[in-house]
Amino acid sequence: MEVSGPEDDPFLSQLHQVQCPVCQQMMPAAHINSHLDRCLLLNPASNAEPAAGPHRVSERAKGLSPPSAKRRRLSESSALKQPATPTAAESSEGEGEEGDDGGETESRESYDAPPTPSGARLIPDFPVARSSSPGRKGSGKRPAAAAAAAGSASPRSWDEAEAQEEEEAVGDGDADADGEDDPGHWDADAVDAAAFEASGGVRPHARVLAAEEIRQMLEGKPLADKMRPDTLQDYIGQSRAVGQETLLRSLLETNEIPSLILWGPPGCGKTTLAHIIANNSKKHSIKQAQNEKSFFKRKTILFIDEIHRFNKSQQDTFLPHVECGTITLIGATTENPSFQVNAALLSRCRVIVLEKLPVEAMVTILMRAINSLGIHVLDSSRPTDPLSHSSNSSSEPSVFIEDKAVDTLAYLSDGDARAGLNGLQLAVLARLCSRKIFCKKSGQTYSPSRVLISENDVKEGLQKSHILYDRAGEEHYNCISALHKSMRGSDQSASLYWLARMLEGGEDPLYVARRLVRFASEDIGLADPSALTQAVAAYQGCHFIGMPECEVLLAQCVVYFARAPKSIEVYSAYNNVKACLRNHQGPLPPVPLHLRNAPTRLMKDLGYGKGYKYNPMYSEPVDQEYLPEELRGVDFFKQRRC
Ligand SMILES: Nc1ncnc2c1ncn2[C@@H]1O[C@H](COP(=O)(O)OP(=O)(O)OP(=O)(O)O)[C@@H](O)[C@H]1O
Repeated sequence: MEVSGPEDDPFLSQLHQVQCPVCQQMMPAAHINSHLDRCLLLNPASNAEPAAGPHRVSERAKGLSPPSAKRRRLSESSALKQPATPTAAESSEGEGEEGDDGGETESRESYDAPPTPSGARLIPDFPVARSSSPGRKGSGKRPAAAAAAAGSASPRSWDEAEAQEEEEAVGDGDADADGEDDPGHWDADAVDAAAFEASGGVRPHARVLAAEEIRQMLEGKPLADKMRPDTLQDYIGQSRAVGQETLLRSLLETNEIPSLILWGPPGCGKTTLAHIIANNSKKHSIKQAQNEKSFFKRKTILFIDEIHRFNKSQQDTFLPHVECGTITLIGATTENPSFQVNAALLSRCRVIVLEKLPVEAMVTILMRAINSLGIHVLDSSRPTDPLSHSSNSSSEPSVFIEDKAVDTLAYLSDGDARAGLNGLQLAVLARLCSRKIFCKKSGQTYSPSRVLISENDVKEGLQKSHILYDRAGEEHYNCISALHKSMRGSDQSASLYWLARMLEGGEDPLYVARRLVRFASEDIGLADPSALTQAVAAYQGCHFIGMPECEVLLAQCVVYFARAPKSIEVYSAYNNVKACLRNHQGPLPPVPLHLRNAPTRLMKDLGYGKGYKYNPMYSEPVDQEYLPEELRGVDFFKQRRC
């Protein structure tokens, strides 16, 4: 965490003279960073090597706390991207102006990002769309429509259409009867360019990119990382947390960033928001943070992703530094912070709840990526041949994606932008890598002149189980709770839904079965005592046969329970007894002597078992006390007595 070197000591820094690598001027070490910022602004041509001296940012950053893998990823992506704002561009250079208002943004420094030339295009191979409205334009279909259509047969793939065209070209000559009805088929000659433009068959794109270019862009880093926005303008959705009228937004605008815990499901943008905050703040490991604070009046933002993975004593180490304001902590977690974050730390942080991204936001995020990649979106309601209007002059094929594939991706991603973008990346890459077509008639393989990403491709690109259900996280508890409550409410459809959602998401069937055993006594109880037998049988059945066969056993039991009469009589009475015991003051009352067993003579002599009335010996009900003296007359089934 600590950084050693003359710059840590202000007196040594004053004595220690260094030379500016840009203008060669000598100066005290303490002034070099702020000098560099000014100097670099005045000498942009020299920007390429601003940090060659002993005080380069990356060297200083070596002393910082080791960034997690995610933090490294974050820095890499930010380093790759074009600076979104002048601030970001300036901050990539060095320490910035002296005082509060200037300076290296913390993200650049603590994420160990390599210095980049101001104004340089930082993603030469990845044209990120910077439009303020990256959403899909001109789409005639809402995602709901696409979802409804999701089950419908997808149009014949372009590859098939092309294979057929090829077959026709090799001499068959028969007209393709299917071609007229098949939305996947285009006859290039039959389409007039102007009519096509008007029809909007293919949504316009600034630059048509060829398959090979797109494939190269998609290789390497995950698409989600490449697409991570740098500014709040590009941060889609989450208006409740960071919308115009929110407190957090005002604090961010006034650069008053409190310590934060960002809580939300995977892929909803926690890391991204932290990255944007760090990027846009004028804030700058603990010793270094103290120096920054005392000498330069700059604060340090410490971003801890997955803060719930730190144990309580590890979290404790942040406390004093957050307390005295040396660091502004931003923690991100998918788990409920009330359980996973140290109470003391939590009380010093503001909790920001981020939500699953809605489908519309997902579509916008996906479209931003699709536009950046230069992929055309194909309006499936207008089956015209986009190829004839493509401005792609390369010999490589153009790449298209069905609009309903985008909608489906947005739906199935279940609010997780990372899953959506990675699904898109996989689908495109898989299609591009298998784009050679075999022509049955000619017996040859050839490359098609267009590649279409279909709805089926994106479905394959998604790993459904991961998306629908997070077995290890809070979703696990949320879903079992929803199942329990649906059965209690006798809603058999809802009960089945929650059961299926868990099982399809990969939940352990025995976990569900154990809950059913509990439900049988807790909620049905003596209203239908055979419920317990059913539950235990379902548990054993699951144990014997496992998934997927055991799902129907659980379904049967769940429906039985939803329909069964309910009684919490025993459950409540037992709770009353427990409360009585817990609330009892002083020593517990002794077991009445007449109820005690007397296996020895001594015990008999002491009065054990004396006066006990053995019930089978009586034909009438026996008048006998079974509770301790002081609880005489208590009915735990009627009310809690203690
Ligand atoms: N609100 C958003 N606007 C635009 N892009 C987003 C948004 N949220 C997420 N993304 C995209 O999804 C990717 C993953 O998001 P991020 O890493 O911020 O998720 P997270 O909530 O931190 O997830 P996890 O809990 O799994 O770490 C980002 O790189 C970005 O491309």
